[in-house]
Amino acid sequence: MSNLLLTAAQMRALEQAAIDSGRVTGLELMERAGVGAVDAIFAEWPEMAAAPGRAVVLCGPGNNGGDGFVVARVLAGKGWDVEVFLYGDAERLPPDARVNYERWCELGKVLPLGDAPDAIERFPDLTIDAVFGSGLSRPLEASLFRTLSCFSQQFVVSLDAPSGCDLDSGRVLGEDGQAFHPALVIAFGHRKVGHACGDLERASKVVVVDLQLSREIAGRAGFFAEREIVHAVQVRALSPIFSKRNDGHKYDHGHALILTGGMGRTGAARLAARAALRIGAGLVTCAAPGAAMMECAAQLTAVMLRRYDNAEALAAMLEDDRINALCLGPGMGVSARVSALLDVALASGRQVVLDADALTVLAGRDDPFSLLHSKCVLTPHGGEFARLFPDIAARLKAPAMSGPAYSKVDATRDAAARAGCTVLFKGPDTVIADPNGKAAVNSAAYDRAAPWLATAGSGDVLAGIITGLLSRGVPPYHAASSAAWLHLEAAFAFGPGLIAEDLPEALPAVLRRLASDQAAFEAVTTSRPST
Ligand SMILES: NC(=O)C1=CN([C@@H]2O[C@H](COP(=O)(O)OP(=O)(O)OC[C@H]3O[C@@H](n4cnc5c(N)ncnc54)[C@H](OP(=O)(O)O)[C@@H]3O)[C@@H](O)[C@H]2O)[C@@H](O)CC1
Ligand SMILES: Nc1ncnc2c1ncn2[C@@H]1O[C@H](COP(=O)(O)OP(=O)(O)O)[C@@H](O)[C@H]1O
Ligand SMILES: [K+]
Repeated sequence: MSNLLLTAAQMRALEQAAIDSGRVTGLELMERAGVGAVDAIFAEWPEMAAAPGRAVVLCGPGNNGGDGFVVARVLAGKGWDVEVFLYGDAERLPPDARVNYERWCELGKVLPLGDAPDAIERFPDLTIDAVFGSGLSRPLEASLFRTLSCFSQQFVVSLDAPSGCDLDSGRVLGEDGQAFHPALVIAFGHRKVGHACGDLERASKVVVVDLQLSREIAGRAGFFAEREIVHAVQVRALSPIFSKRNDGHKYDHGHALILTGGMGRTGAARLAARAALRIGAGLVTCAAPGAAMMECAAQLTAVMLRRYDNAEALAAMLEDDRINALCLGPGMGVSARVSALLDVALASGRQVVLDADALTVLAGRDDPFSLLHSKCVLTPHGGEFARLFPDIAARLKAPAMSGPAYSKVDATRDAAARAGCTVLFKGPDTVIADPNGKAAVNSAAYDRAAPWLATAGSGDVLAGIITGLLSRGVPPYHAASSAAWLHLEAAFAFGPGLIAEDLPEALPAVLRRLASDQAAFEAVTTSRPST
């Protein structure tokens, strides 16, 4: 499956390109969507394929409604008892939807959507939400929302989007943004940005129906400008991150320096250091103030330890140019001393990860971004993001009243452009962006949900993984996005009950699996005859 996440406009452009090429008509695409949706439903619930039941199909005034009429016809053809309801006026349906409306009318009735709640008394086995998809332009009318909500205890399948949810942002349009939660969302052609981030109910699942448009992308290099593309993060087995040269020396894999807080506050930095080492940094040093040296010494083995008491000591340490990546923030506290350390770290021109307290210190400055440069990575959670970028956070938090709505991807892109460096905005939907608009989402939702990652210290581990990758020479945007993926995979490798200490220890299993995927890939490519 492609790891592109499209906007609604990009999806329309792809569909239009396919139609303009003459290879397919809009009507054929709608047929593929409807037939594919029924296949996807039966794949999800095989018992439905085995025994036809009762279905309610709720259709809207656009092409999403057209898909609904196709689904109704296909289900009826398989022996289902289908009731169809329409929101709006059949006379005003767009042409392809109108054709499918008429085809359905040869098989059954179409009643106004307001009558749909009565159908619940006939106990439908399946409800299809085909009211709005990518064309949602404004909030749902309250009565429409109430009607849809009546079905929320049933098996509801939403075509393309849960109606009311904006596919560019994953946000529910409206003042209160009340969501309606289907059991399954069937995305047509590609996952959209809104399937990976925003308010989408994490318990539902998204599956993709292939509309066979990949040739439209493959055949047109540069179909979308690079800065407009959003990817779902997917670390490939073949990434150079995961191998070390046979003849390499530890210094060939970089030296990461992690600054700790004072006595009793060194745990966060030690977690980050352990993660940096596990991800393959050749050397990792924790630098601690004098009062915290004993505490660190009692805890650290493979991670080295140096003392620093002030910004001058850090500057002296950085005369060693083998130290090529720094991490500041975890457990450091918010003080003038930390601010001075920040200045030294940023002035050194080294790769720097700024997390936690370092972000808060930065946010307190009159000009937070003046010293940042392209080798920096900022890793804010929601609170830190709002302190650093208050106007952007306010825009993201304000109710979304029209589509396409401002998304977490837009917000992270704007933040990265302002900061002039890579920004990783944490959460169940972690978004990574660079100053040129490159963006990716690492979504911990649906089959990748990992709520046990919301545990104290897991963000420190993430900062450590990024620092380790930077020290190994991975560029900032790729280090941040790969780290987000690895962090989540480590959570899966450990499973429930996870605490932050487990994450670095779970990384070897993730790397082993990637290495075996790589071996499998190489076996396939070397045995494939060249053409
Ligand atoms: N293109 C293709 O070839 C293919 C497309 N496919 C399918 O088409 C879907 C996109 O279709 P679409 O563009 O017609 O948009 P859709 O979501 O049906 O709604 C638009 C209508 O709703 C109206 N409306 C909007 N918000 C409203 C509100 N709150 N309350 C009331 N009305 C509201 C809006 O009115 P307007 O904003 O213009 O006033 C307009 O009339 C896509 O998701 C996929 O399912 C697949 O079949 C594959 C092939
Ligand atoms: N519900 C969730 N599902 C998946 N990941 C989550 C969830 N909540 C938080 N995370 C991830 O857990 C980490 C928490 O980091 P952070 O908020 O900085 O916590 P801490 O400072 O305690 O380490 C981030 O990587 C974030 O993306
Ligand atoms: K829908």
